[in-house]
Amino acid sequence: MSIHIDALKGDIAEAVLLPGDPLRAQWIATTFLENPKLYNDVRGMLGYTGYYKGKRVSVQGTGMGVPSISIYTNELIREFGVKKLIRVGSAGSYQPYVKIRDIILAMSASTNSSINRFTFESEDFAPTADFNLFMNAVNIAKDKKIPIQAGNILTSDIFYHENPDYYKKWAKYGILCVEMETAALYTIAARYNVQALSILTISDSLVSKEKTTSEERESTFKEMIDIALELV
Ligand SMILES: O=P(O)(O)O[C@H]1O[C@H](CO)[C@@H](O)[C@H]1O
Ligand SMILES: O=c1cc[nH]c(=O)[nH]1
Repeated sequence: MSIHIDALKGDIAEAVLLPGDPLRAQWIATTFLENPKLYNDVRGMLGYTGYYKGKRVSVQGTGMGVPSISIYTNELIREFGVKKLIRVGSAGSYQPYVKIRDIILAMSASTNSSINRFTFESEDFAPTADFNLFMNAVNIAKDKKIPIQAGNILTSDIFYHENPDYYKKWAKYGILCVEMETAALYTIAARYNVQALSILTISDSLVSKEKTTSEERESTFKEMIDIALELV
């Protein structure tokens, strides 16, 4: 057991899907996994282990933001031996050609979070997806005929920015979308030499101001989860 995960060593699979929302973890486990077993409900941050096509897989809610996902990924890797971490999250579009419901593979994550400034002082670390996970995800999406886009994203510490044009400086440099965890996930995975990839579904657009309904989110999340589970 670790501070935030009330499980025994062995309760958690080597591959873990990581949604921000713990109820999405419950939905994934009960909808897609065979024989799902709840292993954690500390702070309501639900974690389940079950089977997908005969392979053991876990799904753990991470909460929102860099500090929260950093706690769960540190504990999953260091205390439970997790080797493959696949975030399945929502994101806001920064580009006119990135539409709501689109699926994005985050090749890298720029950030306005200061986490890496503490570690690297005034130097910059580039948080990057695992190449093999990334390539496998591209091929799985192709086989399933699920359209994807891939590129650099922004991991932001701020959801409600005071300046509505804040996104434009990032958009100018090709950033596809914004979410709140991937830079930390990729950095921690690099530190412990394990694999990580973020797969994101666009839930709203900072450009067009459109938003998905919760029903639409569920149906498009299904495609993202299909890709993530095949990666296991
Ligand atoms: O849908 P999830 O995985 O929570 O991801 C996105 O949604 C939350 C903000 O609403 C942040 O956690 C952001 O990264
Ligand atoms: O962090 C996020 C997630 C979804 N949509 C946003 O605008 N921001």
